[in-house]
Amino acid sequence: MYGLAQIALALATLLSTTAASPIDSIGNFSVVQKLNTQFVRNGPAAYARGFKKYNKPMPHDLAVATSNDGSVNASPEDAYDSEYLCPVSIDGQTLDLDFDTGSADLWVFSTSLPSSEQNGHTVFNPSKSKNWKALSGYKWNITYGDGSGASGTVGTDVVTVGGTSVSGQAVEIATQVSSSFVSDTANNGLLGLAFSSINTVTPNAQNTFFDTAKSSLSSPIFTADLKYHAPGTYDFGTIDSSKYTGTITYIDVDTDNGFWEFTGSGYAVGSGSFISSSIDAIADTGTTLIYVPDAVVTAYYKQVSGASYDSSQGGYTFPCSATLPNLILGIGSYHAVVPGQYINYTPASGSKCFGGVQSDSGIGFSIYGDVFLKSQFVIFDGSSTPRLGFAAK
Ligand SMILES: Cc1noc(C)c1CN(C)Cc1cc2n(n1)CCN(c1cc(N)ncn1)C2
Repeated sequence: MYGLAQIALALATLLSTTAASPIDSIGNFSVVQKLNTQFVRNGPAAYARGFKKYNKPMPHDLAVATSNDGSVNASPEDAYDSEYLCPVSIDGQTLDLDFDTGSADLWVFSTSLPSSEQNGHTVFNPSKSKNWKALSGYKWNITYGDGSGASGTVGTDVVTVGGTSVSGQAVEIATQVSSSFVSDTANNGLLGLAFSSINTVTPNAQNTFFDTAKSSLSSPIFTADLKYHAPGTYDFGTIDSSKYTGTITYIDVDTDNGFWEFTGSGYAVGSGSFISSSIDAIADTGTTLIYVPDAVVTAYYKQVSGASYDSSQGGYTFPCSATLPNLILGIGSYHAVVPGQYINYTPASGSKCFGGVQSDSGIGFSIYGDVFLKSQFVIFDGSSTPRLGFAAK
């Protein structure tokens, strides 16, 4: 067993024999730093580490720059905002798709369609994709509320939306589409953002793009900032506080039917009194108009001179010269205002125009579609307790 003196002597001997040792006789030492030339400097990442270290929410743009968070433009397909289309890249092939919070299938026009049905469309060619993996025996078949639909086969690939990229995403290849999709040449498919429980792929349902991306996002949310007759955005992973005013009102979502379904608290027309009424509704970016109970529709068009239900048009029309009142829809205690101007959807016949508010009769629930959503900043919160957030803008 060595005594302390022997150890100290041995250490001193060792140290004194090491040429130019940085350790002096009493054990002080200094370390010469060596630059890690392998480290690629990344300012945003360094900046972000400061927020992450102290668990502070980082600025929206920094979050987008340093994570899988993303933002993509949503452009009106026509002069009436019939649908909003967003560029989506599938292994480098970019197609404009309709983002639809009312369905859960990501499907695309493809080279597997009859060539006549491909005319005018941008189609996805899986044989040109190096990351394409076919799912043998998998099929899909979807029918939408307006009777349109499509069907086909399935594979997986790398899918990128703005700055959000995922691998192994189910991409549904159309081998058949209904005529309304063939003629809608700006629309090359849909990207479903409802809950994956209503995905139509058999034998095993597939995840939506959002469900695939969720774990890689700063927060498990996406937002919709659709606009009246102008491009808006969908953001994934962060809430951009520059896109809304005032406070966000959150409301619980019932996911049993696979939709972003909630209970509205009532309505008012123009400067009229607010009528409290529970309205079972879904937030649906894939539906163009607002479909609400007859009581709401009647109350609304009663305030529009010359308005009437026109069976030849299948809905309420009014003189295009009419000044339309705002429609207020209650979300909890928040009164969401839909400007009257948004409710003049499109010319119908002669000098009559077709209303953006119509009856939900026969649907089974109300649909707060694009005419409503474009008046709000909407947060689709996919956390363990899903909820919707609404704010004015
Ligand atoms: C043209 C045109 N412009 O705007 C649209 C829409 C079209 C129709 N277009 C010809 C074809 C078409 C049909 C549908 N879409 N696109 C979108 C998905 N559809 C939904 C989604 C949903 N959540 N709920 C009900 N239907 C039906």
